[in-house]
Amino acid sequence: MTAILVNELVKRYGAFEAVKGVSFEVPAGQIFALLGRNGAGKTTTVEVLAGFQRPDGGSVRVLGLDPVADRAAVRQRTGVMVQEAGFFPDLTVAQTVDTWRDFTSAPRPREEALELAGLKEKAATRVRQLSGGEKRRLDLALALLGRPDVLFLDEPTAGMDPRARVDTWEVVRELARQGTTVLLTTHYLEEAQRLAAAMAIMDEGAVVAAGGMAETLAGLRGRVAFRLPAGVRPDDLPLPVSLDGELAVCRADDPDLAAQTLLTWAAGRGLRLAGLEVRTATLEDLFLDLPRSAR
Ligand SMILES: Nc1ncnc2c1ncn2[C@@H]1O[C@H](COP(=O)(O)OP(=O)(O)OP(=O)(O)O)[C@@H](O)[C@H]1O
Repeated sequence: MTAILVNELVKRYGAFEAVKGVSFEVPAGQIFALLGRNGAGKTTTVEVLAGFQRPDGGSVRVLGLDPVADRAAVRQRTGVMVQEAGFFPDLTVAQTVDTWRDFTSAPRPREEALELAGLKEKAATRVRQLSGGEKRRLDLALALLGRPDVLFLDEPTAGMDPRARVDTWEVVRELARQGTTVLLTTHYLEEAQRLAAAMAIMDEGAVVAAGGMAETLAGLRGRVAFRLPAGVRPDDLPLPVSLDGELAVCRADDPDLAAQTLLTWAAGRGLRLAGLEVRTATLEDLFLDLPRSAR
């Protein structure tokens, strides 16, 4: 079943077209990442899906429903973690969760929501005293309260330390295992790669690349990087490289083979390839393959 359907979505702010005919689908239970640089239109797309904004063209469906026309039904079955949620700074974390529970039908127990979001120790802390990352955890706890079928996470781990980020990934994975559909936006490519089964990259309001994560990565070239030995010019090397500062970078379908070729060449000349790094493709490479304007 398709949980989220975006079909030729257009959204304008005045004369400015922030989303220009975007389409993608997310099957139920999948984690889907929406990527792209600042201003690409990710948040706007999420806001339309969450029913906060009305489309100017095309259509969206969440669980088969129209988020504007069927607002109440969609709200009941979705959780939204937006950027900069408004909290009351003088309430404690526990009071904030309790306040939201009052507006949520069949909410999770407070302790469960705090436990899931890793905020149990902070229950008695006032919101104003939370760190940026802890506020994001509180956002997550609130988004989870109603046991949503669909969860929209807009930059869920922004400002979190690495430990909190990994913990949050585990929460999101567990929710997906339980059948929750998750649409997340993120600037952390590693986060998208580790979490999402599929993704779309947006730029200037349009989708510039999309697909299943595993298939996309499998189709990308890997990377061999090393410091160019003194006196060696890129043209001297047996494989084409580009320069990234003092690093020579070779992109190859089979990076192990490319590394072997380069090492054999270097050994034959008594040279060392210092700092040699060989790795299979990551999402970062997909971004590097995009036109420069879209990275
Ligand atoms: N309320 C608004 N009024 C006018 N323009 C807006 C409004 N909200 C967003 N925009 C513009 O629409 C474009 C898309 O913004 P959006 O927030 O959707 O991008 P984004 O991909 O989420 O970016 P970021 O990664 O910075 O969060 C931007 O150029 C932004 O300036």
